[in-house]
Amino acid sequence: MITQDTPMVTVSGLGRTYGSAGGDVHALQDVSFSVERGTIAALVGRSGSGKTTLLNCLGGLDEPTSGTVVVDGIELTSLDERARTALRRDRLAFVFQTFGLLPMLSAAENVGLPLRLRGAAAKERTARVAHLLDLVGIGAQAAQRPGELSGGQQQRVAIARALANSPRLLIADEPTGQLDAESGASVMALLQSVVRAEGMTAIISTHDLSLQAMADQTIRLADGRLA
Ligand SMILES: Nc1ncnc2c1ncn2[C@@H]1O[C@H](COP(=O)(O)OP(=O)(O)OP(=O)(O)O)[C@@H](O)[C@H]1O
Repeated sequence: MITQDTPMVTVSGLGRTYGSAGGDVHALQDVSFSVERGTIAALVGRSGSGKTTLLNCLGGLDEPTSGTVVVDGIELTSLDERARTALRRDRLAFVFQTFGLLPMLSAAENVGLPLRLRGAAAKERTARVAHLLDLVGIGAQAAQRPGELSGGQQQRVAIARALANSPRLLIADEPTGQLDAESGASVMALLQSVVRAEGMTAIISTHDLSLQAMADQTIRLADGRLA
């Protein structure tokens, strides 16, 4: 039975090996940890230490070679692709370094896209989008396209979009990697405040020391292993 005490994420003995021309690459080896509900975990490690691979395995975007990943009481490795897609849509949200916004859509349309895909009524969509844009502080830029926004503003739109379907778990891969120090800090502060306000759980990979300071837990990887 899932209770408030069940961790949001439990990773056990996780391994991911990629075959490559130069031989096998052990991107992750025997990684185990858990993340409690309502907390923020910072994922840190040098370039190539396995952070993206780990986040992709957590989000069901990549399949582990060994071990298990349990998200919100559901073991991902036991699901078929269709069930994994449903889990991603209903419970998870992703934020990437490169924002991933659709260039031809306005900020508001980008944020409304997950609601549209879920079949939400137009009235509900409009209200939720306005709320989310205000929440991330870009209500005034609702009609602008990504190309007309700064990097920090684009990441705010991406965060608002990630929150659209009220996910349980937010997975962010270096969300401030493309931003200057000042906008990076403000995006991190925003992420922290929305995750706390919505009672979500977040796992955020970062090189940013200030995020590590504000996280409840730090998961440190070195050469694919927990350090
Ligand atoms: N699809 C793939 N095929 C082969 N090797 C891969 C693949 N994806 C990742 N790797 C290798 O796995 C290791 C871990 O990569 P990963 O991208 O997870 O690291 P990272 O910590 O996210 O790095 P960065 O901070 O630079 O993004 C690296 O050695 C990488 O070259």
